Amino acid sequence: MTDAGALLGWHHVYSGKVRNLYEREGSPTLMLVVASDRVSAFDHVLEPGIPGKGALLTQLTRWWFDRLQVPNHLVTALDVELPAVPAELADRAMLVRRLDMLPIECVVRGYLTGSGWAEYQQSGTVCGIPLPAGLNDGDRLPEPLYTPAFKAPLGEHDENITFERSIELVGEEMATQLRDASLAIFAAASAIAAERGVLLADTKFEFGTDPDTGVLTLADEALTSDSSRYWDAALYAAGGPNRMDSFDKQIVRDWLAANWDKQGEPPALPAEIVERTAARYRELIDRLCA
Ligand SMILES: CCOC(=O)Cn1cc(-c2ncnc(N)c2C#N)cn1
Repeated sequence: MTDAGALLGWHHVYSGKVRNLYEREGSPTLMLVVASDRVSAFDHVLEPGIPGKGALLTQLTRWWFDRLQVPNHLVTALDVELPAVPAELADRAMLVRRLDMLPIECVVRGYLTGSGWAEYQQSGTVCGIPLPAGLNDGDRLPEPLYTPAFKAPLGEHDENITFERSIELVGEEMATQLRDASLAIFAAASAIAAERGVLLADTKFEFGTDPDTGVLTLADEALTSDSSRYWDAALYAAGGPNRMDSFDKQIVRDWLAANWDKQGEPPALPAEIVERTAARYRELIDRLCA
């Protein structure tokens, strides 16, 4: 059975770059998120996959769900009698409760980097929010910024929106709940990561509401190295060009930058790059979850 292939007892409903979503036949409240070993960079899914990545990121999101004091969509044996999940998928699959998903990507930025740095260089703002002058790439922000985006259809880029626009989309009470929950989770996760010598630079949350209770519930993946930037705190404090090397894809990004002109399809990753990237994914798990 391939990731996006038929899965006995499950109906495939969604394929992202690296994960697939299924709904349980005959059980409308149960869904299955299956993480693949695929890795994406520069908006391309790369070949080959990174061995163990799907299982490592599933382990990481489970670890965070267990630690964060917020309702999440993970289903455990305490909730329902768990239906069979094929053995070959078990370590990279999550049984989740179906939620009424909200169309907002809840991005929180603790540091100035990536697209935020690019905008800041042009306009001194991030997602339209003015920042102090004189900041440099990688600088810690005066306070974490909530910069929501409107979830785009598959394959398109999410659209950065203002908090006021998010109010128009989901109402003031829900928009406020999303912002406050995102900032609170970011603060809690940043403290937990920092205790382990890891900086959480930025992340993206998705939420839904429980169809029965209306309770705001953390969905999708949480604080994985696909949805977040993680840096080594000691390397960052030492400064220098590698202080913002991410814990996972930097090796891939650097190799692609040196071996691909961004035209057409990216080249296949050499075995050495695949092995080093797999080791970096493992290293983050060992640092955080040990
Ligand atoms: C492959 C993972 O899915 C997505 O990336 C986007 N997505 C999530 C849902 C969803 N829908 C209802 N309930 C849920 N618990 C979820 C979740 N997670 C739909 N699309």
